[in-house]
Amino acid sequence: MKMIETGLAGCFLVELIDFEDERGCFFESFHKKKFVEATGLDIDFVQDNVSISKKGVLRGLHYQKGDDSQAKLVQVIKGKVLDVILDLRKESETYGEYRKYLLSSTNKRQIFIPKGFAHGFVTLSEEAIFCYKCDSFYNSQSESGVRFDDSQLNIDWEYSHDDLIISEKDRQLPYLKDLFK
Ligand SMILES: Cc1cn([C@H]2C[C@H](O)[C@@H](COP(=O)(O)OP(=O)(O)O[C@H]3O[C@@H](C)C(=O)[C@@H](O)[C@H]3O)O2)c(=O)[nH]c1=O
Repeated sequence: MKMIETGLAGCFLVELIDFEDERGCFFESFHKKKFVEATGLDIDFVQDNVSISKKGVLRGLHYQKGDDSQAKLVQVIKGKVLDVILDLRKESETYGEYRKYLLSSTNKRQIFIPKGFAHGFVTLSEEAIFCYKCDSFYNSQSESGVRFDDSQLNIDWEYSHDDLIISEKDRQLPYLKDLFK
């Protein structure tokens, strides 16, 4: 397991060791002891989620507020997505900065996203199976997020906005400038 800095404190790209043979491959998607040793974080994941998305589906940018804030370890096990993480930690030197990474079943990269970040992705392949662990339970009352098309962020999602498939809930998310008003 290799941890690659993202330039956003506490947020890492994780490269896994992949064992390939004539049958296919094997990799450990999470090993708590190795993860704690590599990151120094004693993380306690409590919920695993899977979403399956068609090409052009954008989910995000999401986070949970307050005590329900979630750290996440995200990964694609089928297909390819463009993943975006946005630093919303008010005290952070990189507040309002985002990073984009390609995650795919081929590169098997994971992103560890600490609490205080918003997260989203768009599906680039015909279908993507997205799996992630969270260290806090889902609470619909605590859901929040930032608009995918926030002009202050100006994220290039690699699609024309008209071609994206987005939930009505995500279309109603606030802009970054209005988030903490
Ligand atoms: C996230 C979540 C949703 N749900 C339900 C609520 C709703 O009826 C249905 C679909 O929910 P959503 O539209 O919020 O699903 P989705 O847009 O996939 O939400 C996810 O997006 C990515 C980008 C994240 O980072 C995740 O943390 C999560 O917010 O599933 C749960 O029961 N548990 C959960 O943990």
